[in-house]
Amino acid sequence: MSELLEKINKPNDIKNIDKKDYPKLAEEIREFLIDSVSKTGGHLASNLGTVDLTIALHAVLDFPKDKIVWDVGHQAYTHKILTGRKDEFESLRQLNGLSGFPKRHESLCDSFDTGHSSTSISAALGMATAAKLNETDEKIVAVIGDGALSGGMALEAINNVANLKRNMLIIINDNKMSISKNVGGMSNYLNKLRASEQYNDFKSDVETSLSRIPKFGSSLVKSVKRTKDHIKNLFISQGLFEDLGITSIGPIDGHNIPEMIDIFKEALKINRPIIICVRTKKGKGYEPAENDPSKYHGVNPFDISTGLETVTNGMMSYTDVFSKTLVKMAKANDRILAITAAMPDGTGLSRFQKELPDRFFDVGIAEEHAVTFAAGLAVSGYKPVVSIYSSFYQRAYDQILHDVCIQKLPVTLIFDRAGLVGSDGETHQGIFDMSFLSAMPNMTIIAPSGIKELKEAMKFAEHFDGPIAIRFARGVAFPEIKEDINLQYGKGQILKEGSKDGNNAGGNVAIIAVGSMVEETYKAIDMLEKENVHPAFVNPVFIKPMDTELIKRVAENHKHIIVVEEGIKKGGFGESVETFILESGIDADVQVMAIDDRFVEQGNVALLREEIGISYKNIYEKVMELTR
Ligand SMILES: Cc1ncc(C[n+]2csc(CCOP(=O)(O)OP(=O)(O)O)c2C)c(N)n1
Ligand SMILES: CC(=O)[C@@H](O)[C@H](O)COP(=O)(O)O
Ligand SMILES: [Mg+2]
Repeated sequence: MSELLEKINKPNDIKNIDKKDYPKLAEEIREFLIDSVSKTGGHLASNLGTVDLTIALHAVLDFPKDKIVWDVGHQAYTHKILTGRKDEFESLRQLNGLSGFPKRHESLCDSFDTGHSSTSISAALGMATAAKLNETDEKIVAVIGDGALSGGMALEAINNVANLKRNMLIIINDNKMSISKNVGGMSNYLNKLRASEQYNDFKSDVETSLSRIPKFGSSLVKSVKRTKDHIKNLFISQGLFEDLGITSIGPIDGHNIPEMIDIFKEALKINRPIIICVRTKKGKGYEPAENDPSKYHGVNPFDISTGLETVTNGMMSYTDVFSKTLVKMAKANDRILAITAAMPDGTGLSRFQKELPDRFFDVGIAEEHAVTFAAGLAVSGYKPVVSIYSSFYQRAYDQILHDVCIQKLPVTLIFDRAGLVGSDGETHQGIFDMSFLSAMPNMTIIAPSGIKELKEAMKFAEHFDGPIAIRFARGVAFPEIKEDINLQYGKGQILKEGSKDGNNAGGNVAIIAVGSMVEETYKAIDMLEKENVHPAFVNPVFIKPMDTELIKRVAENHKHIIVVEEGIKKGGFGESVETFILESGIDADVQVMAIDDRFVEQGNVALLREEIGISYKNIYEKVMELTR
């Protein structure tokens, strides 16, 4: 069945396959991807869309000498297959398994690690500039999607790339989709490029403009003519890219392998950067994904025949709680606006978009802009709520600090996917937010530990006159065990009392657990109570300001304070508690269970917690150790 794919076991093996068989190879790869991702989960639709493009690139490049920088990197599965990694797909996105993104440590053929959007042109330009300085001749290609092109960094790089006096290909993979439908002016511009009626207007310009390119321009014209009978779908845009000084070609058919090979070969000979716009269909080759590419952008394991996910828990996620609560609040308060950076589904804001479309804003993959846009709305009397994944907010550090915090603006920042996210790995773990936000004056941070607390936190934020961040985890929301939630500014709560007298085993220990770690700690406490060990248990609720009164009282009454947080230790809540207790001269020792100075790899969250040392079992063991 997969006779051609069997011949691909190491980089460049594709060159041993007859070019006329490439479409058949593409079919086999699609079949492999559908089968494999249906078992492991992964980014299916983007990968199905780029199979032909990747084959064409591998046909003209030599690995590992030549370099492709895959933007976001969620579409690089075919590249992995063609560089000898197909047998590792069983472990895709699992602990110690094949990464879902390019990783330099995984293969010499992965030239640059990606995961966050819009970095490819900058990185490729760096490589091309180095090659120019080194006088080496490796070929350098950036592949960037139309969604990723909405990111500011990509536009900054395009502004800079015209200075390059060397070849570099920038392939824009235009499938009209980000995760959801692509939005914005750049997307409209690409749509304009698609419009075939422009061809006639530009046909003569194409030839003139290509011919002007020294040495190779005329052969590019010939090649294009040869491969396409006529020049129908090809033109040099007289618009943005050309005006910025970059030769651009397209759109060409991103599923026509021979045509792409011919055009890439010629384009690689040109002594300057060149943009090639390639049209593809997201989800190509699997009907459910073609019909609903957003649903199959990132999927859990699914049944191939029905397209339905094989494991569903049907439980409410924190994201659901947030999105439902926000819609309810916004219906009663017309000052509330919702902002997403290209993640209406992931952040749950598609519900808001549906119900209150005029007050919903998808700004594209533009986290920096999203925050300052919200700041502008806030100075104008609105109550903007920006929801972005924790790791993507890293992009907007200075916008939060410079545009929101200094002016004390009432912007609500929702940090979705805070903590470990699992299979996306290092680039996506939301483990830095507490550290970087805590360092910002005027910032308030709430880490709700369950459903009601999240709702309360949102109501609190609605009437709070300053910057406020609410962080919650990916996945199922915890229905709190303690009923009486009365959220007050800067106040935490005692979930279980302990005692210092030692009559009660474990009474010399207090656990302070942050956000999602409250649920984890309850599991540890269940185990401890079975052994008649009863530590005190505190939920700080507010990361900033810290409830110093509560922490002082707890520290004065317990010899050992354990702080558990699913975040980086440096600059985290535990360190703040430690410093406060030390500076207060209280005689209690503080042990912080958090993430050491490292990045956290991909894997199942429960396994990762255990590996890091913040699982319920680790908490149980720590208390037992201190109780003995
Ligand atoms: C900074 C950042 N923000 C958001 C995301 C989430 N994200 C991953 S892929 C994607 C859409 C990318 O669209 P496009 O580049 O067109 O690629 P396609 O999925 O269409 O192949 C988004 C928003 C991200 N990875 N990085
Ligand atoms: C590639 C990327 O950045 C997104 O597709 C991300 O994987 C989405 O993560 P969630 O599954 O948590 O929405
Ligand atoms: Mg796209």
